[in-house]
Amino acid sequence: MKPLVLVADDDPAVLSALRLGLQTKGYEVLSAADGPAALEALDRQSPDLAFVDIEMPGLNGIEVLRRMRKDRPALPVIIMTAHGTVARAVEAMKEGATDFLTKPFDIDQMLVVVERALRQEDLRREAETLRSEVDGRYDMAATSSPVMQRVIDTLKKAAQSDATVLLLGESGVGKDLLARSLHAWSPRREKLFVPVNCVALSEELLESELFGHEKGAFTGAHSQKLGKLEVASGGTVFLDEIGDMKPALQAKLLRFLQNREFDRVGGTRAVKVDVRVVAATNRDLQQAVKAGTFRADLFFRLNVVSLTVPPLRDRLEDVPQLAEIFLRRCCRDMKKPAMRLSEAAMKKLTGYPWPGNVRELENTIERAVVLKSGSTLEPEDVLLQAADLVGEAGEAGAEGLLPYHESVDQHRRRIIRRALDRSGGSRVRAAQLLGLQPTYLSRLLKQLNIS
Ligand SMILES: Nc1ncnc2c1ncn2[C@@H]1O[C@H](COP(=O)(O)OP(=O)(O)OP(=O)(O)O)[C@@H](O)[C@H]1O
Repeated sequence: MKPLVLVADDDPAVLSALRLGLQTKGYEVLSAADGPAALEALDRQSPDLAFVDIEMPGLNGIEVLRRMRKDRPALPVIIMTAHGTVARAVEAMKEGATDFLTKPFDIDQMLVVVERALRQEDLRREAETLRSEVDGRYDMAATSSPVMQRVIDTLKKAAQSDATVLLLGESGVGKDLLARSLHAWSPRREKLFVPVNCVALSEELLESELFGHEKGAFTGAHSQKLGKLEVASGGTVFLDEIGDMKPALQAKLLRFLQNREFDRVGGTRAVKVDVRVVAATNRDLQQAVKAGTFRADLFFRLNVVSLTVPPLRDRLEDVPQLAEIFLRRCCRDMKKPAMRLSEAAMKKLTGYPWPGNVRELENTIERAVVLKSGSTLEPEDVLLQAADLVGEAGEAGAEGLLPYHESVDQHRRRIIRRALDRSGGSRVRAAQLLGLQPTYLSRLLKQLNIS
């Protein structure tokens, strides 16, 4: 659609010159011979940009600008001023004009100003959309499950203190999202939330990622680098997959939790920071303590407020609203018209045990939306891994054949599981065996619902 430009000037010659110039560039033009007519046109036609002369009888340009700002705060308004009236132009800018143009101006100059103002407005809108999308992405869905509600209520209370929080639960239940929500509910919300994945990096890299390093601390440390704990100062640091942290780092983290201070790698001076710690794991930490792979003293430090997030199979009543949220989000992200789930499809979703939890539900909906061209998702559109596909054997039903992408995913799962078995469960070693970056392997594990 062509942008609609409103031009308001009591000089008919200026009006017609502007109209002509704008029309040659494909803009639609709306003219007004004075201030009241401009405001009326604003109400009636909703233009994308306004050009307003500062000197008009009746209602002057500044007054028109003020009203436009009040009624349509996002409308770009360009003020036209007479030569030698800089003070008035400044006044207009103070009142919120997007730009000004001094008469006489040539048409090319005018078009540059128009294009710049419209581009600015596009960028502003884009930023706003992105912000609302990002905000929405980290919104917790309301829950219908009393157990989950108790987790949320406790977390909201804990958010008001600085207590360390430990989130336990299977992969994909929403621990990351709960940690972000905790930060958003806390008085630290204006400061940063900084996630650190304790399994994605090698031990050395994780140490410098968390605690930072001094220049020259190791080969390649060309300059000082602040660790995530310092970056998060005043805010919250989220230690995801803490159960996989190696013993030497566990000791360093314990010292931090006890004294709120640490040394950067290669540093000689203790750094003190005020940071709230939230940690999460899908491992059984008590078991890990017994097995000697996780320090008991660290476990007790982390375990101040510990919450177990229930798996989705224990709160199937949450499936409908989560499915609806993911469906809306996926259609929007993929720029597809809105879709709905048929009653039978919803029944299929609520009757499935969701071994991969909320993440699996999200992936299932996403896959269905990608493949669907109609507007209603039916049971056959929602493929459930454990129900529709036969797991490890890689065979499906009577035909013995899986859809192509499912088949590939099955193979990827099998290869990764084999590497994990061979490396005794160490993801870093498994990544080495497979010739993958550990971060990429972590991503694959999530994507393929391997826990
Ligand atoms: N209550 C919820 N409302 C909306 N989205 C949710 C909810 N719970 C989980 N999700 C979504 O499900 C996906 C998985 O959640 P999340 O990453 O928080 O799980 P996790 O427990 O941290 O998993 P992992 O242990 O594998 O890191 C995310 O995309 C998250 O946004």
